[in-house]
Amino acid sequence: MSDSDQSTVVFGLHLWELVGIGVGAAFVLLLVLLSLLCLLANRRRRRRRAPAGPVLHLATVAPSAHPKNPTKPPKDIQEVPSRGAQAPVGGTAPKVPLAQILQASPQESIQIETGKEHRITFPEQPPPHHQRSGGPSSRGASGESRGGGPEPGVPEVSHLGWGHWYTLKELEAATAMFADEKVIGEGGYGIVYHGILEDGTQVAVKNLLNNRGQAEREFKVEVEAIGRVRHKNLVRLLGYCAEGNQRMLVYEFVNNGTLEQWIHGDVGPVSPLTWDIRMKIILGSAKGFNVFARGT
Ligand SMILES: Nc1ncnc2c1ncn2[C@@H]1O[C@H](COP(=O)(O)OP(=O)(O)OP(=O)(O)O)[C@@H](O)[C@H]1O
Repeated sequence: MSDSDQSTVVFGLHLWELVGIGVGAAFVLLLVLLSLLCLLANRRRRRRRAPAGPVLHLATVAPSAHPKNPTKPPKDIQEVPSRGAQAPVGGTAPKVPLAQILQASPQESIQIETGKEHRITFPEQPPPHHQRSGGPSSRGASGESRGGGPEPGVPEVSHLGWGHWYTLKELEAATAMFADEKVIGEGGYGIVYHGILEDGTQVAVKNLLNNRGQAEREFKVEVEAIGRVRHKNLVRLLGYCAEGNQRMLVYEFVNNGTLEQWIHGDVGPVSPLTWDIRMKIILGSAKGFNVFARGT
């Protein structure tokens, strides 16, 4: 009889049986440890990803969460700190440099590399009201400056200081106090109002909803990304309003109807959209998305 066949003192088991049980137990322990490690790593990764993730444009909000009255700010938008703010002329709240707003909650900030080459932007077409009027709004955001115009058709980008600061008062006046009759649409992130600025410029004012900090994120995404892109296929973001809890985006007003109306709307018995035109729309949209995705 060999040594391994002899029973040991432990439970009267053979040595080889004890070794087998030991190896098996060690293996199970190893598996448990590995799965615990994986679980921890996953959790850490998820926690790291969550705050910086860009906002998906698929979010839906219950109608009750749509505050049409901007004078009653939703609760969970962070107040813009007013450190170093200048008192606006005709405005209702101190102005804060845009970059400061964008950095107000660092854990949520979305960093987009602008690089060294980027320029301050200027309108290709007649300058918008704030550069003509010289009124209160012309003192808008920090970083706004003048210079050589862009080459036609070439998208341009700006520093984060880009943007024209509209006061809440200006936007209230433009939209008849955000009247229901001025509502032109509603997206996942806010209600869009038609507005006419003091100088007659038509604008679309998006009053961002505040749904668990969504307004803050949407504001950052739009101002940092869309605000610095110019392309004929992208609606232009003219500026923004950030007073207290309010976050609004001001776009050029586009009066061509929506693509959905053109494709599915009542356009008569024969659609004016030939396949040739449809192809051009598809290509134009793709080019716009491409510019937006590249951010250049
Ligand atoms: N610049 C604009 N000029 C004219 N109408 C606009 C303008 N911007 C938005 N609208 C109208 O407001 C509606 C809502 O726009 P909004 O950008 O909030 O949402 P969306 O693009 O439809 O979707 P999402 O919620 O994903 O952003 C649009 O469908 C359009 O009818």
